[in-house]
Amino acid sequence: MDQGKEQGWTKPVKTGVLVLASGEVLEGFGVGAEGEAVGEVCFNTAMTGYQEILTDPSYAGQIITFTFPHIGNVGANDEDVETVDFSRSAGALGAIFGLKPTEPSSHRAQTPLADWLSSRGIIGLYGIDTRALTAFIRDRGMPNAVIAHAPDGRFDLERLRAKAAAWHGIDGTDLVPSVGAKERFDWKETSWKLGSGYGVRDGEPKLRVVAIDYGVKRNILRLLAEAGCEVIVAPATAPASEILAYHPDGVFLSNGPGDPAETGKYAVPVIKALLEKKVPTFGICLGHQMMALAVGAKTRKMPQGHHGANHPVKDFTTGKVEIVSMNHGFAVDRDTLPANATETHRSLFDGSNCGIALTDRPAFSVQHHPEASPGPQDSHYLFQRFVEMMEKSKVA
Ligand SMILES: NC(=O)CC[C@H](N)C(=O)O
Repeated sequence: MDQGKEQGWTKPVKTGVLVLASGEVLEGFGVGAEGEAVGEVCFNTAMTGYQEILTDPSYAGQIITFTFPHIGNVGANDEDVETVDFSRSAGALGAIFGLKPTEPSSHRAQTPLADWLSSRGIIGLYGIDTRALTAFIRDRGMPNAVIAHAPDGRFDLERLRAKAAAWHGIDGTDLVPSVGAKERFDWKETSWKLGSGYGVRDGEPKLRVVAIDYGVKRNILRLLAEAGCEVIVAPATAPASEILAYHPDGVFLSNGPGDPAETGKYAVPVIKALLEKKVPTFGICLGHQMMALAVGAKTRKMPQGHHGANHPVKDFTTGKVEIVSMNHGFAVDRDTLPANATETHRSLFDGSNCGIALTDRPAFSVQHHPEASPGPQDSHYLFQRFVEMMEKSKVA
């Protein structure tokens, strides 16, 4: 007997599900785009900046569960997007929330989160016990799963489970071609200021940087422009000869999605050639992993990864601890670093490697996200460190 019917009310239709490859089904309510998507589920501990998180191209192939329960409070706007090409849907495939996203309350809001999710093709799910899901990921690692949203609440759970189980996964997959630039372009936008919004770099640039785009976030390019650099963005497949033909004062290796070892198959020869020429080089996240692979170190998949805006990292060069933004599921294996690479940064959460510098080349890289967006700005100094390195090499 349906108790609800007896008492004159009907149970709400569960319009969304997360079906794990191992068979567990989490039922909730769909929000945003309808349909289904298969990906890897990770958790993010940031309390703010959900729009920047969901549009970070490094999240391609992933479904994000937010540990913070109130997501959606500030709505969505056209500015807080990290994907370079607004028309590209690159970023997370799905989003999982504890509570139903509320109506927006912010002077910057242009649209409710639900509508924005639909416009980006992101499938949302709320009414999920995100604490339990996070504990599951903590204990068992990031699972492959299908997230599905259907207004009639009809799901073929067996088919969805089989789809999740058949998915190849992120380990062993190069996802850069799905998000990186196809052609070279120039970047001039600078940081956001209250009242005037984003600026534009003007005047004569001090230095020329070629940014290799594995799925770059806008705020990285903005901070390079803000530091007075002319920024040329090159596709991940651009040969070293093309990059050198721009006569860069420095090369930047961007963040990006997928398994670094796979991207490294074509990125490493290019980076090796640039390092050979002693071009000052700075890498962030996937760019850090590329730098490490280029000097002969190895990367490995992490069980739960680091995703959040509240991670403590120590900079050994200054002895200072910085609170940083993180988003990675692979890490550089410190034990495989060659003699000419020193560890400069380390995670104080789990002791994993967070940065290296080469002793015989002007090159360094970090695993975390100094550009923040979202997150604290403690690590902005790294952009200055890159500028100083380029200036020093220019004079030498
Ligand atoms: N944000 C990034 O660049 C992520 C790098 C890589 N895809 C990882 O998950 O470790």
